[in-house]
Amino acid sequence: MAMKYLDITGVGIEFDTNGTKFRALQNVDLKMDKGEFVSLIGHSGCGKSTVLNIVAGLYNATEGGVVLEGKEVVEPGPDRAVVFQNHSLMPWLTVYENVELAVNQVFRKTKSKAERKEWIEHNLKLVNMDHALHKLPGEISGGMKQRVGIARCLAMQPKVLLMDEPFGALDALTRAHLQDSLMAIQAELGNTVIMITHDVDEAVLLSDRIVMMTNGPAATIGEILDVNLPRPRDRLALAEDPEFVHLRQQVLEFLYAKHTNPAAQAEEKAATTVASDPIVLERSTDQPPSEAKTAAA
Ligand SMILES: Nc1ncnc2c1ncn2[C@@H]1O[C@H](COP(=O)(O)OP(=O)(O)OP(=O)(O)O)[C@@H](O)[C@H]1O
Repeated sequence: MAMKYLDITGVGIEFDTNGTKFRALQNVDLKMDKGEFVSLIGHSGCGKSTVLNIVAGLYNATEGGVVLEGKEVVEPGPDRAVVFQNHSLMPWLTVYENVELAVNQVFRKTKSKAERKEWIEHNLKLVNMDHALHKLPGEISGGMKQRVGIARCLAMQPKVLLMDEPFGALDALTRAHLQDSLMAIQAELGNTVIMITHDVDEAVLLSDRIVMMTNGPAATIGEILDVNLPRPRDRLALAEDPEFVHLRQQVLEFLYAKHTNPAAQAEEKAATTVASDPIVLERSTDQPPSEAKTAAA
């Protein structure tokens, strides 16, 4: 079978924490084309960041592996840039210098100083931050910092842009602006993107495919939803588009009917256990559990 641009095959990972083994992922298979935008969605703790970290080369899979454009991923590299939820800019460097740091890392040998300057300014313009080149991160808003973080990653011209809840910490309006910017940038540059999100509307709006993960342990891909909505996409028009509404409904159904939130389930179970299990309630501190059970019976 021909290899795809990004090929994640049979990936599993087992963590060893102080001698206790924990299987986080099992049999994760995902093949992506160049220029595709894929979202990963699933309940908290299912393993989305772990998948991203494996593609980034920060974690090594226990089984299976990742191949990017024919080359196996074994360590982090500039061909895979990560945008985190919290921008992670260097606070003592200006907006310009933060992007410069990444650009120098990748292009010091191939671009002249003047070309690098032009490239840094071009990428900051893409995210509408060219008006604040000489500001420090402490002097700009959260949304602006996130824009600079995205510019920094775009400026590295990575083969794959990995985004871990990039807009999760932002207010709804700023998030909407940044989603629109990201769609425009992706239309222009054709980036290949994997984005983690907890936001169902965001997943449908931005993605070509939505990868829905089952709950852990041993989490895997439960279903993959194709999003064939024509581009460019307009959030206002889509809000009432029957196809958009249908896709949204399918994701919600996966998350809340087929694979209920494990934390909510545990809470529910604890509540029912307390209410219906007099053994626990009636157990006295000087009786071992088995005797308490007999007494209660
Ligand atoms: N380095 C690690 N060592 C041990 N366990 C880990 C490690 N990284 C992740 N895990 C465990 O693997 C599981 C998946 O974690 P992960 O952070 O990938 O989930 P997630 O879906 O990204 O969660 P969230 O949506 O809350 O960010 C969790 O049970 C987590 O505790």
